[in-house]
Amino acid sequence: YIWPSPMLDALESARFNQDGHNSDPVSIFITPCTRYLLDPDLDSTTGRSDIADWVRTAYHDMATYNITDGTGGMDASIRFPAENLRPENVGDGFNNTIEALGELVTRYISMADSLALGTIIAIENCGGPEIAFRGGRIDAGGPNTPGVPQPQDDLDSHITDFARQGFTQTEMIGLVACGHTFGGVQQAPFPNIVPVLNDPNNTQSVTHFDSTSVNFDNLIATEYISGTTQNPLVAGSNDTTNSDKRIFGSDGNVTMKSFADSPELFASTCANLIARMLDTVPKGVELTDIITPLPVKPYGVVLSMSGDILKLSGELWNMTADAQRTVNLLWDDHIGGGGNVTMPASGVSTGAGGRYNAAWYSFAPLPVDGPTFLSLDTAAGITNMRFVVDGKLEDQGGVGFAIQDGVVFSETSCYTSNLPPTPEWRIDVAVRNGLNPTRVYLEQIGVTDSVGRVIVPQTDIVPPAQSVPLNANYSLWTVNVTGENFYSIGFEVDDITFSESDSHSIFSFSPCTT
Ligand code: HEM
Repeated sequence: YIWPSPMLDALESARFNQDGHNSDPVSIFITPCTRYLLDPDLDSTTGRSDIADWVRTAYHDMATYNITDGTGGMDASIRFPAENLRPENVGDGFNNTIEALGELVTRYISMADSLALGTIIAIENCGGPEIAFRGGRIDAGGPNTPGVPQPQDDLDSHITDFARQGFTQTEMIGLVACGHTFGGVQQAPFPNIVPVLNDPNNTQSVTHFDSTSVNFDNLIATEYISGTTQNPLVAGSNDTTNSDKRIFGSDGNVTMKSFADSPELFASTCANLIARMLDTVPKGVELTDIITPLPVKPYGVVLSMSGDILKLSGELWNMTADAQRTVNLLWDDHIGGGGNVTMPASGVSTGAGGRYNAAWYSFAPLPVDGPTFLSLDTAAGITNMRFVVDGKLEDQGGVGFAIQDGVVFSETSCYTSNLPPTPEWRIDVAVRNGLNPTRVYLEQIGVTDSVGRVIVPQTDIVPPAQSVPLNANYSLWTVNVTGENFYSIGFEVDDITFSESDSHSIFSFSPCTT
């Protein structure tokens, strides 16, 4: 895609920028892979793990899918108590997952996309293959029809359930084996399947599916084929709940034998099946193309007006394992000129279990060296950016990285009262003379609807009756607000809408003097 695209930018960052500089807020929950949200120890002694909860949650969210009428699928309907309190969804892993992966949710990333990302991150970071990720899932407005298979169901009903979800019998064997390479069966919700263990290193008495419950590997298959498996859904004392045994053996062990013989085949089969599981969405939902990283990408670009100066800050992500590159930012302005600065290195990050590395460069000197922004002349402004990385021009095939300086936050914004809970404050917006935006408005950040979906309520900023000059090139539009909310500035010009990446709250404002 051509930058900027706020949604693809956000999905791409969450997907490829997991550890290190500017990293996503959730990989901490699975680093190391033994980690469990509710256990203060890094290496959990509960027998539980977040990675197992996340993968199981995605399957249970998807498992309501009905290929005939296109209902159900990955839409985060599992978050509704009416769905996750059903017998087919016994256990607290779903709520744990929603709590942890909810941290990724923004106006651009739905809970359902976050559940998909969580599954991918868990598998990729804990020994599994790279998995194709598409975004664009839409969160359901209510619970779906029941549809998750249970251990006491017979083989025919499992085959029928997976067919309804869009998977053949062979694919069912694969998908169950891929899921059950992580985690196990807990005693509390399944007292008839597994015993109390009295093990200080497994305080929740989880009998694991294979001997490496936080590693993605084919031991689920090798231990099954060699007859040494402790999998409680294979070797359980009550054959009625030995669903893995019935499923794995349903083709005469052909599929499980092939997985036991080849870790590579197991990994590549799982990469395909898990991607398909995650891409099973309700009819009408259109997913994006597979998200791949741009070689270079601006990040956190912010423009603001400070008196007669237009401040520009931001960073560049450069996909490389070499953090020692020479990187320059070149820009074009409104008056046929531009500028060129050398960008200081600002950090490194990795994603997808170390498969993708990035070095970061700042638009401006780092805090220790001076200001964190570039000062631009307001008449010249900025229209477009290009980058030169070790002598190679990066300009998206000639179009450059377009940037909008038409409507920007003004640092004259201030408060008249900071008394909670209803402080009164004023947001000042600088509008470039001659731009003539159709609309300028506030977008309230951090708001959800009655069923937890992110919404962005807008408040129009009324154009001033008479132009109020802020400086030689910008005029002031102002709006009074009350309360402790966060707002971004949005605007429309020539039917195109823009939203700034920054947001503002009274907490960073000074008292008004005018
Ligand atoms: C017939 C199909 C299936 C049955 C009957 C089944 C049954 C179970 C049961 C009873 C548990 C124990 C849950 C707990 O104690 O919290 C479990 C755990 C798990 N299942 Fe399945 N499962 C099936 C398919 C799948 C699939 C297709 C996946 C994913 C691709 C999956 C992923 C998991 C994971 C990761 C766990 C471990 C959870 C943890 O340790 O917290 N399962 N499954």
